[in-house]
Amino acid sequence: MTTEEGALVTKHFGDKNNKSVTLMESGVHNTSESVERDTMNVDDRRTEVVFSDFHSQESCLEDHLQVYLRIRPFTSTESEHGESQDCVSIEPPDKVLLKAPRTSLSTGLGDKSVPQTAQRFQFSQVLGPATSQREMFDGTVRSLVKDVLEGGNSLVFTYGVTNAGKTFTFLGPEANAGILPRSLSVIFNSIEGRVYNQMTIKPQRCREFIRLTKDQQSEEATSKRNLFRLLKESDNQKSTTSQMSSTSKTPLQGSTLSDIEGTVTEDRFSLVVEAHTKFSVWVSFCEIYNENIHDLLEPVPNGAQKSSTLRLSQDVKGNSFVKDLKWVQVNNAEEAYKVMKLGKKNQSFASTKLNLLSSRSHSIFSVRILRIEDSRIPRVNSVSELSLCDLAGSERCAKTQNKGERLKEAGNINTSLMTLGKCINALRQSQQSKLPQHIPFRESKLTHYLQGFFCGRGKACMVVNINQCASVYDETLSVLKFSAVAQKVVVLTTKTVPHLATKTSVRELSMIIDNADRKNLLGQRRRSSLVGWETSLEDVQEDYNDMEAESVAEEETMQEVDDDKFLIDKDAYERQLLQLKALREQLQKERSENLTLESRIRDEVTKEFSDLFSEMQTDYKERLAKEKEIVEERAERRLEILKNLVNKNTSQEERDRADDELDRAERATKDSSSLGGMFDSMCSDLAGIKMAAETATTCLVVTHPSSDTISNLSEQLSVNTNELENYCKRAPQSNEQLEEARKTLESQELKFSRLLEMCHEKDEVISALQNTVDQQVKDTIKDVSAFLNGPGVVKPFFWGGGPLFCESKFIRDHHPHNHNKSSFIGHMQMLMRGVATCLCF
Ligand SMILES: Nc1ncnc2c1ncn2[C@@H]1O[C@H](COP(=O)(O)OP(=O)(O)OP(=O)(O)O)[C@@H](O)[C@H]1O
Repeated sequence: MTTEEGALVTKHFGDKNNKSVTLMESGVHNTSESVERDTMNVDDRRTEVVFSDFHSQESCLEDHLQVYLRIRPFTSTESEHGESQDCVSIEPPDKVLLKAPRTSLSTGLGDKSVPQTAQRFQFSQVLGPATSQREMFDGTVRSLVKDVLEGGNSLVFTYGVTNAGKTFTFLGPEANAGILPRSLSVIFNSIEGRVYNQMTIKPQRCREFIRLTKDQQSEEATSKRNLFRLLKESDNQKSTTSQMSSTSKTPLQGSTLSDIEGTVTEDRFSLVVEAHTKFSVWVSFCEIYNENIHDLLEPVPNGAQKSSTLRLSQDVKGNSFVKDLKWVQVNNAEEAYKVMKLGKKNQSFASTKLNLLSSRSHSIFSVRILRIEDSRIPRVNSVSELSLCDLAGSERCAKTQNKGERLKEAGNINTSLMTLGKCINALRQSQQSKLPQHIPFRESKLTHYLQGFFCGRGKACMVVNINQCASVYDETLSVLKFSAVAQKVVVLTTKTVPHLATKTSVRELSMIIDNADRKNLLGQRRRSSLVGWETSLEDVQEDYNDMEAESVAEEETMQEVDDDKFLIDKDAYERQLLQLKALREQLQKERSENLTLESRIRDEVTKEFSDLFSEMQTDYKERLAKEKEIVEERAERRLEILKNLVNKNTSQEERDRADDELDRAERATKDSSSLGGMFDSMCSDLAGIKMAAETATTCLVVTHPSSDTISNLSEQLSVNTNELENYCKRAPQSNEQLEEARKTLESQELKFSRLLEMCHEKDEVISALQNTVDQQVKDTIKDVSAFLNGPGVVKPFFWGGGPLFCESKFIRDHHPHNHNKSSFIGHMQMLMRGVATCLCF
């Protein structure tokens, strides 16, 4: 143990057995915990902490996502433009009241009489505009850094609209460092003198590591040198081109970590470590720009704007990591800071209407700490990670008035932040409901990357930044609403719990390791209940074999140490019992979750099968329809054949009948809609046809006369012959009668001819009389005409069959046909003809 370690102050957290769990700390910053100062025996400490943090004491804890609110002060320009309208009021220590601005359209412009609407939000802690960077760090991230140094994993990410102060909080300007440089500073201060500066072991994937060969080590060293050379060159270039424009100047330009206020060497954690424990620190820096991941530590190829795109991958435990990301081993805070600066140079910043130096991408700076037992064969006790994400701010494009590339960037930023919101919401709902829900982590690179931290990889903390400007009230309101939801999200954390163990045997250790593995497995299962729906897509499932082999080797080494002792004291036994109980509970919980999951899967399978069955049904229907067509076709052909056969064997009449039958059969066949009906109809029709054919055959047979018919006809013939003979016998009598009749006929003919002659004579007389009468009629007509045309002459005149004398005027007036002259004449003519006829007879 070094003198420095001996000088450290110890802090005791009493447990129920009054055996203290010991942590060592500088005691400078932690005010909340009661600190009992004491010194401690070096040997005791050594035995206590041998395997305390990596294998044995991991426990799954559930904790709410820590959400801190930071409100930035107004800039002078904002104050001048009347942005200050008391929109934000802090209610210490953890509440904030957001009031709608009076000048907002909704509340009426400048109307002081209208009361302001206000909403209250609660956070883990609210940090006002006067909060210094140091206070910010101490109140939020510092404890997470400590967790990482103790073997845990932690995520810190900033969230807020553009120009809200995220980058200020994250990185900070010169002389006022943000959380990232402060974290680096605290880490290296805390592990001072214990930095493992060889490059023999390198972190890999998420929680794994690899041992580097000599060649690989020299490659690493070269790569690191090149990186620092690049930074030096670019710094030199900048100093020669002297003053840069303010828009292109990144934060912390040109400073060194030691220049920065607050990163004082006193700011450190006192870690309880074994004498040979060392820390190997590796850092990486990447950005998610337009939904592509770029390594900010990779030199950008000539002519290109960005380094090549990297992919997100997943290890077998479901933790996401960036594949092929460059990890640089750093030996002190200055080196880490240089790496950070180089990455910042490559990050996408641009000037927008709302922020002169706006981050156009989400940047992720990661620190991995390998706790190494630096013995003959160095052994890794833990791999922990601190991930610091500075998210780009959401933007209202109408306000930023972005165009082209800026607009595209803004679109991608907003989309990924929206997905983050969706995930947080889904996580919250999933945790409230009994059924596990789909969390859309894969919808954006950012959420995919953060997935592990939300599902049990470590602690997570969100720093929400807002500005108090009235013009961004709406945006601020939605950020605060999102934060309120995020606060309720429970994060499953694998926490290292230090414990007392006077003597820990290998057997106990192996049991503890087994327990830890089981817990990991359970934690993993729990995680998979959240993310199980997502293991697909483009991601690479990493080969885990090599890591497993390494673990086995580690275990074997341990067993070599001490295999014959088997000591379990009472405390350890009780602890084991407690662990067992906890595990049982966990198991039951998992079982019930599994049951729910199973029922859900069953439902899904049922649905899938019913879909499949309905598909099969449709398929069979189609096939049946086709079969029906084929059968119909065949039936038609058979009918045709039958028809031809019948035609050949029947008379015309029978053919017609058969035709009719066939027609009917055809019609019936066509009309039958179902297959069964068609068959029935065909059978009955065939029976009909058969009958018709039989009838036709019968008829054909009947057309040939049978012996009965012939005998009938003979009888008929004999009857007729008898009748004929009788007629012959009566023939002479008939002849005589005929002779008499002929004579009578001749006399009659004679009489007739004489009568005929008389008739001729009479005809001649009649025609002579006729002529005379006609003449007389003509004359009379003439007279009558003359009379009618003459005035008041009285002439003898025939009226009603007797001679009458009357005045022509009277006749004209009273005769029924006197209405016109022609009808009167016609009437007279008729009378004359009647007279003539009478004369004839
Ligand atoms: N706490 C603070 N004290 C003083 N000035 C601050 C503070 N926070 C932010 N600022 C100033 O406000 C401006 C915007 O801050 P910053 O660039 O950090 O915003 P942002 O949220 O990162 O924006 P974007 O999302 O566009 O990158 C900067 O000029 C910064 O110096």
